[in-house]
Amino acid sequence: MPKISPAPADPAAPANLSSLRTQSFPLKAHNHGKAKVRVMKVVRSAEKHFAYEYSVDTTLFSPEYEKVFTAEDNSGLVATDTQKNTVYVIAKRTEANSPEQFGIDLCKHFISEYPVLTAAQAEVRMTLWERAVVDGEEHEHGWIKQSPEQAVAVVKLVREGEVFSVRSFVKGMTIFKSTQSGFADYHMDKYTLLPPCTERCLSTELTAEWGYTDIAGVDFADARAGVRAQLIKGIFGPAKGGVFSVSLQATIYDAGCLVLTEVACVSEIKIDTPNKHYLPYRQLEALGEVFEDDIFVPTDEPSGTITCTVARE
Ligand SMILES: O=c1[nH]c(=O)c2[nH]c(=O)[nH]c2[nH]1
Repeated sequence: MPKISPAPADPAAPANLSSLRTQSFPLKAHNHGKAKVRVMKVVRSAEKHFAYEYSVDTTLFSPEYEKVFTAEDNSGLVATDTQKNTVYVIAKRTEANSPEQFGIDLCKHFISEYPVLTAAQAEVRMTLWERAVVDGEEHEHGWIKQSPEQAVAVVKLVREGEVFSVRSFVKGMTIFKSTQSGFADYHMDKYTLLPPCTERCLSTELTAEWGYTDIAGVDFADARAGVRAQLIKGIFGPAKGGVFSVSLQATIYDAGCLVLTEVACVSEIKIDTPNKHYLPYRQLEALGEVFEDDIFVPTDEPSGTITCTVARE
């Protein structure tokens, strides 16, 4: 058996480490944080309650923390458990009534509390609880989950220059349109099987991501409500009659333009709509029934991937 001799120890490595490595390489990137910190905040006002539920990922950045990875030195490290506790404390101390504002307040806290940090990030995902309606009246403390849609914000605060970045998201908005959609005039060749149609169902699980021209003075909940309303209008059209979609592409571009027209603080919006096909169940005919654009097979996979970004400039 040939004898394998160990590689020589790295002369630059600090002494007395318990590490197994015999050679050190550059640490190119690092950060640490806590994922999926779940918190529910209930605001009990005299007439009615408000419920805000979040799942939060925190991430802290500091070049000084290189030593934690490379030199087994934990001094000055803000533990991820501390970050978790902070989520609850900031939920208690602030209004936390939108994912954006909660994220901003969390990042501000981390940066002002810990001079060692160069930047802090919070991804805040809000569960949408809808106030229950009983006998036509909004309930004061009863809620129903609008699953699976979430309101999401990713906020980053960089200490140098106090630069904030706020990105807002709608995730999992699940949409179904039972008419006013078709798809025709596309390229046909020997690989094409899809028949053109002027009547089909349109369905998607929409993700939208947008930024702001300037976050100063923005009411984030208000802006989100505006974006959501315009997306819904762009896709469905007026309640009576709707609007015809010649493709998901044309429809989401339209919706993006409506958002930029109606919500002044939004700088640009990316809309991502996997096309979830509802396939006409034509085998009905073989079973002695008539297909009248009424019986479909819902499918998730494969889905079309239709995405666009619309910006002011
Ligand atoms: O709205 C659509 N856009 C497409 O690009 C496409 N491709 C496809 O097969 N069906 C559809 N529908």
